[in-house]
Amino acid sequence: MDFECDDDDELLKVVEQLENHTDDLNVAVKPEPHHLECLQKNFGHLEFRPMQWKVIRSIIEDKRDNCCIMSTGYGKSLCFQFPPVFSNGIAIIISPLISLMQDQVKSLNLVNIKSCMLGSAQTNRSIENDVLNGEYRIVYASPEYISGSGSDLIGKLKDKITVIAVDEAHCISSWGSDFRPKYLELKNLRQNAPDIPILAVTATASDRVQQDICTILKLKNPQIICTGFDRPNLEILVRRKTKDPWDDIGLLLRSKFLVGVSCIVYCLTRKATDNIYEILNSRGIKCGSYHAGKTQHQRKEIFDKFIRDEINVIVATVAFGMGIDKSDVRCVIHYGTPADMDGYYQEIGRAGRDGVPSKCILFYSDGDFEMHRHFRMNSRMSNKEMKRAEDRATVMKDFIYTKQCRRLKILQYFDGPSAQCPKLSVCCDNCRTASTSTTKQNIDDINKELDFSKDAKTLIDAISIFDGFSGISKPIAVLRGSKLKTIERYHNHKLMGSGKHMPEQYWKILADSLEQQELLQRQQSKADGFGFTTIKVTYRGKEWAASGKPLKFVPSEQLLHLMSSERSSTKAPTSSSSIKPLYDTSTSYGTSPIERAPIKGDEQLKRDLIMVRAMIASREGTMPYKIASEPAIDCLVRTKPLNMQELREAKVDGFTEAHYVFGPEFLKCIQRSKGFLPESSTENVESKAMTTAENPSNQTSSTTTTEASKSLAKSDNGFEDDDELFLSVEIDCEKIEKGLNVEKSVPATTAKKITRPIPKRVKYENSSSDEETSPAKAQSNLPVQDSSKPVGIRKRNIF
Ligand SMILES: Nc1ncnc2c1ncn2[C@@H]1O[C@H](COP(=O)(O)OP(=O)(O)OP(=O)(O)O)[C@@H](O)[C@H]1O
Repeated sequence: MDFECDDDDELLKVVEQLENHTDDLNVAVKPEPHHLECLQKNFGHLEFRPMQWKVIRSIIEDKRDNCCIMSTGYGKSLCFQFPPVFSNGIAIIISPLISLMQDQVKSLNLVNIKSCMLGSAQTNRSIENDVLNGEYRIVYASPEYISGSGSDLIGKLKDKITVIAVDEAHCISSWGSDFRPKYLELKNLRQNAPDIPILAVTATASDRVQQDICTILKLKNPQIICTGFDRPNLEILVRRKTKDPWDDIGLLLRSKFLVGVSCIVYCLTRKATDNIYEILNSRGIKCGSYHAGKTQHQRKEIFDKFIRDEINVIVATVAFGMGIDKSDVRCVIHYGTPADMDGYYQEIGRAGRDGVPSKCILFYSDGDFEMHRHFRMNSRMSNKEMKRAEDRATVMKDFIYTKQCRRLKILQYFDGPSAQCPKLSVCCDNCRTASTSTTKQNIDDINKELDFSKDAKTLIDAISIFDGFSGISKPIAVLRGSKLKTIERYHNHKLMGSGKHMPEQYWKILADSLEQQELLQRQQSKADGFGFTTIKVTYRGKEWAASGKPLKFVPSEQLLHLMSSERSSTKAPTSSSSIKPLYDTSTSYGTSPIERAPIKGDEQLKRDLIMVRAMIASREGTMPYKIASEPAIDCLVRTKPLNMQELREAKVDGFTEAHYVFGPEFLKCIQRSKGFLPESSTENVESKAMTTAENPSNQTSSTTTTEASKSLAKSDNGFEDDDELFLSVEIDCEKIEKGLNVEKSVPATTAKKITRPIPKRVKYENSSSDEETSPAKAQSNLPVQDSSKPVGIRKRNIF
């Protein structure tokens, strides 16, 4: 094709057209059967997600660079794991987190994709030699290794490498929230690999970060992919805290949605984390507490218990962050408002990564914003950074107090004002309320200018009394007519009690708005070594107050919220207010997962399969959802395969060739539920015993965990300690934290053992199951193995 161009603009247009043309081709060209066969055999998926295929095709066919922003849980890993498996090549994957790399390597080896990890403290040269000899399909490496002792690896392997992937690529940009200086050294990657496709992947990157990624990694004509930021399976709910955390979180965790499933509770500080942990634990909710104040060993232990489903709830600060590779977290609770939307989005992103509907519930109080403000004021931010942090806090405030769709707010934050609400049937608390309710008035108020002249003048006059020598509390105390001793001398002032009609919080937020309009100004001062904030009326403020001009502006959503609550003379919503409860406590199964009554039919089968999964996972030293995800378990419950052929026909999502080795154990459980095998309450103990006998290093699950924790704690793979990765961003503001109510001495509930009747003989007809099985089918579906032999006795070699 020939193109003639008069000028640069023309040329750019042509290039753009060509690129679009290539992009269209990528979408239009569907995967061929041999691609899908490889996908199913090695990764257990029936099809590619659209953007996955677009990226994969451009790597394996066009050898093109890619910069991908894929929302959490979209399936980034497949984009860099599929190409080397399909092409019989090697992928080098650079990742910032050792624990995450360890998990990935373990899971890949489990499905017979040979993988390893290389770090800067690598002492074992034999792994490097094996890599050079092409023994590994996927090689994970730390940025330190790739830019240091391993910098010649890529050059030596050159022809064999299918793709170099930079995971969590946003860490390369100082504009990102997780900047890692070591990532900057990846700027030399291109030089060592001029012709190998580079794939940069991340879940969050603003335009600026995206630009940094492409520039620093020197990507050549990269295909930019963005899947959008929406997570349609997440329901977003916001609630005001009550006085008692148990009423908020405890009851929620005992609701029917959340009993027995994985939940993360995020708190703002370490002290709050420990308090909430105490409250939940003392009332029988098995949980762990995780924050940067714990030793690395303690953190690893809790982390392992959580990912192995030995505890369902983890109470944590933001230190429990990047690299949580657990796809079946069903609920993320925030007990306190996060500092900004980026953090909030990342944290809720840990829910429902397997696509199953999950909940994100944020409990806030007005004090949260004060706490963040105090933290900012006492930090060492430059003026520019401070302004940015304040802007981010305003976004978060608006998100909390909005009456609009919360999903839309999140999308607008990331995608800009033109973002559209996807109008999902399950969306957020505001959409729930709007579909039934009475808040139309408030929604109509949004974006309307309101007249604040009177209240603004009153507030400015009250602040003027103190002449810049006090914070905001004293002027507000005057307006509210407080009898505080500290304002005793103003008790007879004409302004005393003149602002009684509005709550304290209203005046504070009004002060924020006036500050934004530069009518007021806050300043940081220090006396006797203590920092404090004072507020004064600016020159502009004085001018306006003297002018008698009106002051109209569009109120922030928080201000609007306070005004409308006052207008309707109702309190701000609490969980005991007229708003429908978030969860149905009446149908809770009791006080803890183990106290639940046995459930008949499918739900019982699901529970049994989950138990089998846990045993296999413990034996294999991996996470239960890597053996079978929740959708996979649901598929088994739905299809109830009775033999290997039916199991294959069920096309269970995520079941690779290697997973079928576990098939008999799942089949046996299904056969038993249908009455083809006797039920045995002792099977768990037996199979655990067998597992231990088979492999003495696999003790009980808790021992396995402890061993795993120990080995991780001493960085057994020769890696540097990854402590700083966990410690980086936690807010340490215990001093300013208000104490939480800790309930003490509540007896822990005792576990009740669930027993089920044990039939005497194997039964092939008249199944007690609710699903009918014809005698013919029963004959053809004889048990796959001798039921007298305990599960787990076979010798297997999956590697
Ligand atoms: N093509 C597919 N079909 C079905 N499931 C898929 C497909 N690709 C990936 N998945 C599943 O989606 C889930 C998330 O995948 P993955 O861990 O790669 O996501 P991610 O984008 O890396 O998420 P995060 O940002 O949290 O790391 C996994 O359970 C994975 O098995």
